[in-house]
This record gives sequence, C-alpha cells and structure tokens, in this order.
Amino acid sequence: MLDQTIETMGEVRLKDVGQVYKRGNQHEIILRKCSFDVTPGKLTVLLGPSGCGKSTLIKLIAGYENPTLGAITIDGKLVQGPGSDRTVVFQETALFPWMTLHENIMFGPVEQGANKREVSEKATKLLAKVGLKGFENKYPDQVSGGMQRRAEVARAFINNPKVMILDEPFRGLDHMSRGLMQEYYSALFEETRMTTLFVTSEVDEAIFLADRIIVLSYKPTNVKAIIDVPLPRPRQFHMLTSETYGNLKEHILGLLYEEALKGFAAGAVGTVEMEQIVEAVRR
Ligand SMILES: Nc1ncnc2c1ncn2[C@@H]1O[C@H](COP(=O)(O)OP(=O)(O)OP(=O)(O)O)[C@@H](O)[C@H]1O
Repeated sequence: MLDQTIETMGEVRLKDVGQVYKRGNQHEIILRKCSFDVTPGKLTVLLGPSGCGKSTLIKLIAGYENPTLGAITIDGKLVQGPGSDRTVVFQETALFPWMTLHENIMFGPVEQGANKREVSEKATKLLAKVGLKGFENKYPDQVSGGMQRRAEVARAFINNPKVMILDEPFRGLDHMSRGLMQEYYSALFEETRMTTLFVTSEVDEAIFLADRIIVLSYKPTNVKAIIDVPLPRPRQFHMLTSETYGNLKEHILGLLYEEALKGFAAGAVGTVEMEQIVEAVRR
C-alpha cells in the first residue's frame, strides 16, 4: 500500500452554477443551472460534447474563476479561489525539464517543507506504481510522452489532495499509451480511493474509469444524465467487451449524439467531427 492518508473527504457540490462570458459586446451563456455532486472516495467523470464547457467547470471548481451564478462547495465550504485541498492536472501540465522524474515528484511537498527522506521514499513508491521503476533518474526528455504523463500523475498524487481534478489528461496520447494510462490511473485510484473528478470526451475512457458519469448537454450546458457504472473493481480491460459495458456505451453514445446534433445545427460541431459521431453511433 502507498503511505497515502485515505481521507473519505472532498465532497464537491455544484448548485445551480451558471457562467456567462463576454465577447466584445455580446454575452454568451455557457453553463446554466448546473448541479451535481462529486462523491467522496469515488471517481466521477464529466463527459460532454466538445466546447460544451467542461474546462469551464474545472476552472470554477479549481477556483481559478468565480461562477456568474450559483455556488460550489467542498465539504460544505464555499470555493472562493484556488486551494491546497485540490490538485488539478491539465493536458498541458508539464514536468520541469531540468529535474529528474524523481526530483519532479518530490518538488511540491519539499517546497511545502515536508521531510525530504519521507518524500523521497514516497516518490520512489509512486514512480513504481505508475510503471517507472528504473527511470527515477531520467530527465523528462529522456522518456516517452506516455511516461511523462505517468510521472505527472504521480506528481499530482503525492500532494494527497482532498480532490484530484483531471482535465483530459491523456488527450493526445496514442491509443496504446492512453489505454496503459487508464490502467495505471484506475489502479492508483483503487488503492487510494482519492476523490476524483475526471474530464474526458472519450466514452470508452469514461466507462472504464468511472463510478459515476455526469453527461453534459450542449450549450447552455447543464446536466443531461447521471449514470452509475455497475462494473466491478478492480477494472480490467476485458470488461470492455462485456454486455453491461456494451449497453452502457450504446446508451451514452445516444445521449451524446442528441447533443452533438444540437451543436451541429448551431454550427459549433464541424462536418468531420459530426461524421465521426454518426459513425460511432452506428457501430
Ligand atoms: N475566458 C473565456 N472567455 C470567453 N469565452 C470562453 C472563455 N473560456 C471558455 N470560453 C468559451 O466557453 C465555451 C466552453 O469552453 P470550454 O473550454 O469550457 O469547453 P470544453 O467542453 O472543455 O471544450 P473541449 O472539449 O473542446 O476542450 C467555448 O465556447 C469557449 O469558447
């Protein structure tokens, strides 16, 4: 086991959250009356069509922006800015190129004044957990993109936040690396049960990882459906061929298809993307 404190805290609550952005003289309503909970100790996935406002929701929960309307609380406390109770991993999050992987993982806690020896041991364990044993002393540019992403996940986990927030962290990786990342991530989650909010636009990734999926509508975005994933843990790839999985995927693709059609009618979804969605639904 990792020496992580298992804290069954980190309940995130969104109540009637609305966000309006100004573009020149125009106002655009991005989010409208968005309400959902992120349950402590569970992995909640936010899934929605491109441009619906997933990253906007993350920015609000992270406290980088304030909502125009409504309220976001964590364990009952109003979010009014960023805080150490949350760690956010973006697709663009990068390791420090001048530090080894091990030094990168240690950086945050050491900066916070934690005991160096203890942090070093934890970093070594975490790197092993994400399949990077033997690569501790490599620099980021000496390992593959997928390995860098795994180190970034380890760097986020060592902070042991109440809530781990990930915004499409595996986007842009090739199919194989993405599959591996999902396996490593679900194993880390299953061991720590760290409250997690994970954003993706990939249905397979959502089902493989999630305890619960929040499906978002097209703009102005609100919650279209909340779906519990009945697959057992530990999650294993053979589950992706089960009947439960197939039925769930069909249902979710149907929901996304309806929303993508609205986006297409509004000119927000390109022809190529629309063709891909139609093909996915037909499959
Ligand atoms: N600071 C901002 N000012 C004005 N408009 C914004 C701002 N941030 C986001 N938007 C707009 O809000 C909408 C939602 O953007 P957001 O990035 O949250 O969507 P998304 O679902 O994460 O998209 P994708 O899946 O393509 O990453 C988009 O139309 C975007 O242009």
